[in-house]
Order: sequence, then C-alpha cells, then structure tokens
Amino acid sequence: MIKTQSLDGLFEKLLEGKSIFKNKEVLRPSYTPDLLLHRNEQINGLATILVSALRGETPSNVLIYGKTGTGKTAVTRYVGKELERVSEEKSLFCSVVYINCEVIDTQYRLLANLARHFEEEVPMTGWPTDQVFMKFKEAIDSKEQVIIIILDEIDKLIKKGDDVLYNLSRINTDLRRAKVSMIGVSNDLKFTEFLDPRVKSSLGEEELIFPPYDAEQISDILKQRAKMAYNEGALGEMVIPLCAAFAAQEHGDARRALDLLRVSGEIAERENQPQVLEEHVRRAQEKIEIDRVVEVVRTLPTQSKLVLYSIILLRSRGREGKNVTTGEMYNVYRQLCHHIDVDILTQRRVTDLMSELDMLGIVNAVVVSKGRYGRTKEISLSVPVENTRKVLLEDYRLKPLVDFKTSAFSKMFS
Ligand SMILES: Nc1ncnc2c1ncn2[C@@H]1O[C@H](COP(=O)(O)OP(=O)(O)OP(=O)(O)O)[C@@H](O)[C@H]1O
Repeated sequence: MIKTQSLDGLFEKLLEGKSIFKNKEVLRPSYTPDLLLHRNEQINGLATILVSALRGETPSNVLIYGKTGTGKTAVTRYVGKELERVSEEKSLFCSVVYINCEVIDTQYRLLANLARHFEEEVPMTGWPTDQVFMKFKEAIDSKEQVIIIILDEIDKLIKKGDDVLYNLSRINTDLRRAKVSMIGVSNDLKFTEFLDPRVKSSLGEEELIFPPYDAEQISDILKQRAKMAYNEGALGEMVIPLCAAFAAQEHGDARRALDLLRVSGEIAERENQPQVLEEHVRRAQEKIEIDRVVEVVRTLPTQSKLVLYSIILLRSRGREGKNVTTGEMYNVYRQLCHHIDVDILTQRRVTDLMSELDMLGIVNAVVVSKGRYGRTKEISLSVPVENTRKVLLEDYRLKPLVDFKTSAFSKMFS
C-alpha cells in the first residue's frame, strides 16, 4: 500500500503565518496607480494634444518614445481614461482604444480587434484585410465621434509591414462623421527608420520623450506603492533605497524597481521572516537577473547556443579561474557541431556570434595580447554555469550533447 502523508490543514497552516504583504497585486505591472509621480510634464503634454478631441476636432497623431519602465504605458492609459471620463461627463463621444501590438501582432488581427471594439462581427481570421478595414470604417462612421487608437509597442507591428499604419493614417479622408487619431508607443528609438516616409511624417506629427527616472524619483514611486503593498513595519530601512539604486543603475526602470520590491518580499515571506531586509533585496536582484538571462539564453538561435555551450564545457572542465580563448572555443564548437550533425560555421562567423553573446551580457570577452603570437580574445562567462547549461540542454537539438563531456570531450583533454 502506498503511504500518503496527511495533508489536512496544508493551506490553513500556510495562511496562519502573518503575511508581510497587505496587497501584493499593486506591485504587479498590470496595476496602474491613480497618481503618477514625476510625469507631470508628459501627462500635460499628452493632454494638451488630446484636448482637441473634446472640442470635436481631430487630435494630432503622437509618437511616444522612452526606454522600458519609464511610464509610457501608464501615462498613456491614464490620460486616455481621463479623456473618456470627461467626454462622458460632457455627453460627448470620445473613445480610446488600447492595443498592445506585442499581443495583437498582425495587421488583420489589429483591424479585427478595432472593428470588434465597435461591435462589428468580424471573424479573427479568414476575411480579406480590406473587408475588415471597410467594416471598421462603417462601424465608426455611423456617428459623430473622435476615436483615439493607442498602439503600444508599435515597433512589433511594423516588423510585419506598415500597410495598416498607412491606411489608418489616411482614414480621415474617407470618413464623414468620425475622426481618428493614433498614439504610437515604443521603446525602440529607431523604429521609424523602417517606415514609409509618409507614414513616418503622419505618425510623428507630435513626439513625446520619456526620460529614465533617477534613483530619487524611483524611490518616490516605490514609497507610494510600498504603502499599499506592505504592512506597516514590514520593510527594513534600507530596502527602498537599495531597490531604487539597483534600478537606477539599470537605466531608471520603474518596472524593474517594482519587481525587485515584490520579489524581495516574496523571498522574505518564504523564509517566514517578519521583515524584508537588505539581504533579501540582494538575493532578489540576483534572482531577477538569472531569470532574465535564462529567458535570453532560451531564445538564442541554435548556433549561438552551441558557441555558448562550448564555452561552458571549457569552463567546467576543472579549469576554473582560467579564461577561454577564441581558438579553444572554436575547436570545441566544431566538435559539438559534428556530434549533433549541424553545419560548422567559419571561425569568423563564430567570433561574431560570440560578440553578440557579449553584447547580451552572457559572456565577457577581452582582447589580450599574446606577444609575438598576436592577439586573441579571452572569454569568461557572466552567467551561472549550471543554470545556463540546463537551459541549453532543454533545446532538443542540443540534448544529445548531455553526455558529450564524459566521452569525446574528456578524451580530447586527457
Ligand atoms: N511615474 C510613475 N508613478 C508610479 N508608477 C509608475 C510610474 N511610472 C511607471 N510606473 C510603474 O512602473 C511600471 C512600468 O511602467 P510602464 O509599463 O508604464 O512602462 P513603459 O515605459 O510602458 O515600459 P515598456 O516600454 O517596457 O512597456 C508599471 O507598473 C507602472 O505602474
């Protein structure tokens, strides 16, 4: 008979412990606070452009730029919500439609979503795109109204062509009653380079830049949120300054700072600690960094994974402390390719892939002089070996390499 452990009261026991969190949800990215700190200039700037909508005029199109976590989405949604609120109060017809182009990433799906927002029956696939566009136009032109379309992460949409933006930017010439304007949001400052010049000038009628927050501003944002998220006395004195300092080092990313504040609390909670302390923040920072790297490694192309795996093998063969040279790395890389029957790239190409890994912060390569033997690059890993190895071996193409170090590889070094 299989003995099962009694689980009576499993959750009750866990719930009994007093939580340090009052409301953890307010630390999640989906939560938008009622008051956005240090963004008055951007809020007023956007409101000044959009106020035309309340006068029944077409607001200029706007492009909003700024690095990740600088409050672009939060500000745009906040101003959009306010606009809708005032318009309702004044019995006007203004609607703001928010689309995240990372999720809705094809022209068809974008138009279908817009049409559906105005209660048109459009299937999510199957129709010619023109027909969906017609439906959308018909739907909105049935009455006098101003529609503002927020296209968040607009650069993701453009990767699949800019026809839809071209059509949307000219839509007002075909409309009799309705008026449409667009707000494009992006953290890629260069994405407009790929746009049709007509779309570029139409979309960028107005531009708003969101600068990164400094440590003090992040600290204010964290304090505001911590009051709602944590019980009184649950945060050690150094927690907020340290979270702010780490996030400001990154580039002033409020999302990262809020993540850090939440994960620090989760670590302290898991250890049944009554208070979050500096050491929890340091561990949270490490955890978030590992999670980030794991995600980057997971999505690398196979060839880059093989380059990385060669470096890992060289580092873990009892050579700790010794850096790997490009020559050694290429040697092992070739054997790995041979082992799993993958094309072998030239040393030059492999060196390029390695430089990309360097840029992603996965390895660190320094050029060293070998005297009369010329120059070479010495490579060290910037990521934890075991975690990275595990992620690499999750890839089915690399799986057969799991035994590699114990057979062919050990022979090479014995
Ligand atoms: N000024 C602020 N006051 C309070 N919270 C803020 C502020 N700016 C950003 N935040 C919070 O930081 C997180 C990230 O902000 P947001 O999503 O607006 O950034 P973003 O610039 O749109 O980033 P991305 O380009 O990655 O989408 C959100 O949880 C948001 O609520």
